Amino acid sequence: MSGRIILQEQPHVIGQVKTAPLPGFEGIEAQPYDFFTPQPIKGARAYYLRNILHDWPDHKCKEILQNIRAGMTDESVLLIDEMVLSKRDAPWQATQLDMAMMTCLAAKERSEFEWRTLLGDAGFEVRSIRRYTEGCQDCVLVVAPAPE
Ligand SMILES: C[S@@+](CC[C@H](N)C(=O)[O-])C[C@H]1O[C@@H](n2cnc3c(N)ncnc32)[C@H](O)[C@@H]1O
Repeated sequence: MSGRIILQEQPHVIGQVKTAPLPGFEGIEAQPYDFFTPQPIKGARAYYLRNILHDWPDHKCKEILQNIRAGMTDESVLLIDEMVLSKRDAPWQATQLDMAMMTCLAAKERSEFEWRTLLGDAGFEVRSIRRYTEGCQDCVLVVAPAPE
């Protein structure tokens, strides 16, 4: 791929990466970043979050999402790689993770309705939802800033 790929993590986590480039991931830059602060990378083609938002309640997710949104341009997309829970008969692996998120972090796994509500409240529109496993309901939500 052309362009830059930047891995952002909390300073004390990314600080454990002692070598550059990242071993096994040549070409990926490591950058300390707290996602509750403004996103320093402006106008990226894609921002990617995997299993980040399920650790947080809606009001904290909104802060994270709005910090990313402020850095996006019309060309940018946000890819959210998380579970999208079925309305009925979700697999036990998914529902037990939902319970764990609730009891440990006051957070949750989200249904399509809950994702659309959260993302709408944070100023995004959902362009597509691509499911890539059945068992654990893993999906990539492709989202973009909603028109003002
Ligand atoms: C559930 S893990 C997901 C890690 C990885 N994306 C994955 O899919 O395996 C959540 C990650 O969020 C990071 N994190 C927590 N708070 C953060 C913050 N305020 N800013 C940046 N990263 C944070 C944690 O260090 C942790 O690596």
